[in-house]
Amino acid sequence: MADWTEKYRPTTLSEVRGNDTARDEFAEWADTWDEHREPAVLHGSPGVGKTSAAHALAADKGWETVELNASDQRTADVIERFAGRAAMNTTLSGASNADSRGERDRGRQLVILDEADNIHYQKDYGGKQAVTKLLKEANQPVVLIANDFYEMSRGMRSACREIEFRDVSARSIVPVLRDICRREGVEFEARALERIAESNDGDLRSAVRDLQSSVGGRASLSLDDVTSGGRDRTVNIFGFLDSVLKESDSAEEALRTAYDTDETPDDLTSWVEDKVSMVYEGEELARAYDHLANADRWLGRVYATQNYRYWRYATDNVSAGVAASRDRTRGGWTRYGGAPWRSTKNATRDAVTSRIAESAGVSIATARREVLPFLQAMTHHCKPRDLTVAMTAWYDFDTDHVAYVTGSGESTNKVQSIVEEARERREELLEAHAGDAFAREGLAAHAESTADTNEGADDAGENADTSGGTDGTTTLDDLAASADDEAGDEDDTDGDTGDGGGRDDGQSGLFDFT
Ligand SMILES: Nc1ncnc2c1ncn2[C@@H]1O[C@H](COP(=O)(O)OP(=O)(O)OP(=O)(O)O)[C@@H](O)[C@H]1O
Repeated sequence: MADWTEKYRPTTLSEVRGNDTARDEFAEWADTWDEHREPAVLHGSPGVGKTSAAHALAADKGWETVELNASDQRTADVIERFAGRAAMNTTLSGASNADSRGERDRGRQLVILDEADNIHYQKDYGGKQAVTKLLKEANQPVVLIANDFYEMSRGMRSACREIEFRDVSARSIVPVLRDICRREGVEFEARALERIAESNDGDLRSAVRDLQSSVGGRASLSLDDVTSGGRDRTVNIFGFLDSVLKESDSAEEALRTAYDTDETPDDLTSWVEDKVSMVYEGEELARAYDHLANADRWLGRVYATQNYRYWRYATDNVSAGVAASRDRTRGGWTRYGGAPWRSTKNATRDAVTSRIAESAGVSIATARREVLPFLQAMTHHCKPRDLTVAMTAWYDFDTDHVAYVTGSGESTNKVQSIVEEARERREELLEAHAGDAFAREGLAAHAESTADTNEGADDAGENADTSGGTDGTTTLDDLAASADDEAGDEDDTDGDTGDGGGRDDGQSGLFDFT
């Protein structure tokens, strides 16, 4: 059974419901684009049709689309590439734009930049500058999509034509649900559709999801199916996390809570994956990750086969499986932070992931999904301490970053002393690797400015390289080895003397920790 939100995604602007004014403004923007050449920003709550409108408009106009996700890409490079191509007036298939007015729309590209409200956190990658350049120079229509207009930089806001998508009212949701039922051949009680529309007031996507789960593969839908068989949507995501990670007395209870949330199994998996290490420890964490890996496999099967029945196995794993991995119930309040994919809600995590990404040479998304969880598991509550110091020094983390990764309190002496020790370690290593490169200006001043600009240990290595041909690249090995030395270990720390020999000329990876 296909996902109805995808199956019934509007394919033409006229099918975008409940936002007639925004829709007309958007169409007018596109029709007159050649005269004004402004980018547009579509902003509004999740699930109100912004992304659908952008694609539908492109389809109506016969334009190709180029979609970029601002929070997931090495934005500067990617945007540069697309902006450059757009500026050359070439299409994805390489054909030139036709000059004559009638032919003009053929070969045009609509550049869709999703999550535009996340861009300004990517300062390290020059993402913001790249976007501003794109907005000013692109010779093709550009549409930015954002949930929160005011999270975008002022420069970006003023460069764009603003088009606001409002929450879709229950009154506008009902006809969409009715259409879907008709196309699916599902008999329905009008009251059932109204109930779904009311309980999802504002969010058309979640109404469509609710409809699909209430119908549950049957040929008819009654009010009873919605109120009893269907989800009552009383559980928000934090209630679900509390139930699974802390409170439920049985796997079955956790599973029931999963059915009562308004999230897909993909989203539930992302949430649990992101938050589990804030609550679980040791063996229970390892068991939970096994279930998350299973959930991920089932999600993979859903996408490979388009068989949405597999969703339920993902849900079993992420709720009942993770809950059953727990040794005990827990009380108290947990600061879970924001959604895993909406990094605007967590500036600390953005800073942490962008430092990891920069240092490891990977994308923000990889840093977030594949590196951060390991760091969190390995340095949980700052144990082992040496490793936590080494990590802090390597990524040049501040106290809030260490507290975020380890789950320890930011103001605790433990975290503060780790950050201090890491700072000393960085300075020692910078000195050891720099040779006399900074003799003129004074090493301390350089070390401070390096730390200030968040350039990371790589830069110290590069500077040392240019100074005298020594390979002074600092690796996590050095940092960890130094930490070991301090703890009384006599191991040789080859490579941190700046004498050009040794093993530290490669990129370091996670294995350097061990
Ligand atoms: N106005 C609408 N008219 C018709 N269908 C809609 C509308 N809004 C949302 N939908 C349904 O919800 C799904 C998701 O909508 P879409 O991705 O366009 O929302 P969005 O506003 O871009 O959300 P987000 O900010 O989370 O990306 C669509 O595929 C469609 O099934």
